[in-house]
Amino acid sequence: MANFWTGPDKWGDEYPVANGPRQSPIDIVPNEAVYDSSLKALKLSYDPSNSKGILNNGHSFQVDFVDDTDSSTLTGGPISGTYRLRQFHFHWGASDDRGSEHTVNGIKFPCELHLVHWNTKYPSFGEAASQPDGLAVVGVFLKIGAANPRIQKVLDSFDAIKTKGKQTTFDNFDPMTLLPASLDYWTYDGSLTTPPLLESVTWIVLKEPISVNPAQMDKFRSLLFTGEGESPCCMVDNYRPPQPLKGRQVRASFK
Ligand SMILES: NS(=O)(=O)/N=C1/NCCS1
Ligand SMILES: [Zn+2]
Repeated sequence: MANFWTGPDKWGDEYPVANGPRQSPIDIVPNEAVYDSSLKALKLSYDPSNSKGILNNGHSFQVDFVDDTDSSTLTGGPISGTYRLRQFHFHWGASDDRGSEHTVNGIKFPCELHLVHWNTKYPSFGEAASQPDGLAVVGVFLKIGAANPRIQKVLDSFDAIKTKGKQTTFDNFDPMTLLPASLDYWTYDGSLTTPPLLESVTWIVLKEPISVNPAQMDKFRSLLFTGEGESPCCMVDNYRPPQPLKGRQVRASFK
């Protein structure tokens, strides 16, 4: 069965919002971003004991978190109130020349991490996902460089979740360890980058990438879109390309 990544151009047939006014990702042009001195510093406070499991969902893999209390939250930055961490996942390419969803001056990174948070002014993630201020996703670029020991625990779980639908426990992981030294960011109003493409995301894209080495990047490509017993299809190129800005402003938290 062709995975849904074979057709981002066709998503508009089933999800008309695909051609909406605040779609993601976008190409970030730093020289056109507006420095906003009123933007606060990001405050990320995660409890490692909230990590639950890791799942191959057939289009990426995600690490899910317990989100029934305010023990793993995002506050500050461009948002008001408290957003709870729900999950994190990645997007990557078949080769190192592509894979990220956001681009910078048209440059693609080999991979992009998304930390997904939902606004606790709403009763649940599902309800928040349908609201214009419902979600906040922190995006982190991955570049090829030195090996990253902090991502290794994620990669080491891949043998247990190779095929679609497989999951395994993933205890005591602190996603803070995946973040770069600087929390400088760009921010804009956007959407989910996967169907249903809901226009409910405040995007917070960090300027500084983290690194992985080539062998670690290749490990991502060892996952499969397909389920056990199906003819195998490597999980690669699971990224949506940049979408029209449609007049939106991108703000920068830094000069
Ligand atoms: N890539 S993304 O983070 O915009 N997409 C998502 N779909 C469901 C939760 S997050
Ligand atoms: Zn994503």
